[in-house]
Amino acid sequence: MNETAAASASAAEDGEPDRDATDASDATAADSGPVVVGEGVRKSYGEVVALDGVDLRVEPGEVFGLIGPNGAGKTTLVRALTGTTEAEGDLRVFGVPPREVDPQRIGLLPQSFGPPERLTAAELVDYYGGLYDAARDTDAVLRDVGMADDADAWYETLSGGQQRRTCVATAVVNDPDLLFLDEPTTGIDPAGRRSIHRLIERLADGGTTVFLTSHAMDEIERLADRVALLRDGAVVAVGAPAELVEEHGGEPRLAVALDGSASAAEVDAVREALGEASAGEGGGAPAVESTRNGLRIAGVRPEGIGDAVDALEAAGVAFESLAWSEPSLEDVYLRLTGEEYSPRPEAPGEGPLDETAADGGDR
Ligand SMILES: Nc1ncnc2c1ncn2[C@@H]1O[C@H](COP(=O)(O)OP(=O)(O)OP(=O)(O)O)[C@@H](O)[C@H]1O
Repeated sequence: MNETAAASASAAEDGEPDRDATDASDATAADSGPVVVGEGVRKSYGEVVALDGVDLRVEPGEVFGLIGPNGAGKTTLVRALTGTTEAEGDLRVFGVPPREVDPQRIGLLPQSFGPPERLTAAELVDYYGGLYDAARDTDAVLRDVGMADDADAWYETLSGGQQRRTCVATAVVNDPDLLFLDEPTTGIDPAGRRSIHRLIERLADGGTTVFLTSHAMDEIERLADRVALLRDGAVVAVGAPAELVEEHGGEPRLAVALDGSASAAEVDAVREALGEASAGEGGGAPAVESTRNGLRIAGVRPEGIGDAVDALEAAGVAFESLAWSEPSLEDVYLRLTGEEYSPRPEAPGEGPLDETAADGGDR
């Protein structure tokens, strides 16, 4: 049995009464509080500590993003929250332990999914719909995920992205109040991703709470109301994407494309020129560091691009193009996971570009 069915079955095994998802009596007093609460959640697999005291809270109607490096514990947390694995600590979903939640209220797209037998996309959605007391119309669900044209194709003959979209359909067929999506768009092409994003937005607009894990920072930034960053089994930052970017994203930067990496002499010359320009204005010099394709000047605001260009010209650096960008959630992720962009080349045999770069290039 896969996890979607397991989530459904777990409550039934515990003797939970059947309830209709559309029944207004489902809206218990507990529903007025947070949908998900985790306090001190721990889980180990033998010696491996997957969750090391996770605290989190998801409010009704939120799209809550969970990000973190491979092995950080995201899938384990989703499994703990859906009752498909046991974990220590206090875990509540709709006010009760995960295994006591009415399965009708939960949708789960697990990270890995195997259909129970040889079925078409429509049959698969029908199959999962049949596990619930109330299910949405299969054709409508397949339309929602952009799979209407392939409804009668065997699941095994679909492309990886089409299979993933079909899996998303099985996770929403019961019209859940809380939907867990563990990397829903992995392997899906841009059009397919967009249809999944639109579906998530529509579900959220309709009041569904969505718990979304993804390695695609643009996806989380676009969809999530709040995001938690998990590292080594613990939440190290949580907040709205814009708040996290403001707090941890660093400064806007100007990428200067050259014919290869900037030399240490070029970096020094640009720093000097920028230092002279900013000294006149009483400000600190922006940080300059060499990159694989040229150099990067951090701390350049839009109104400072002209000064940066003047400094490049004064330093005799002939650039091919300039690209200015604001910090993003990806910068937050890279900083807080310790995987921040390194100006040192990673190709074997190449030496460091610049001794000052390791500390961010600041002087
Ligand atoms: N069934 C298991 N048995 C043993 N160790 C496990 C098991 N499941 C997960 N782990 C370990 O627990 C840790 C957390 O794994 P988990 O799959 O939750 O991480 P993740 O953040 O979802 O990673 P990814 O981004 O790669 O999917 C890892 O060290 C992993 O090897």
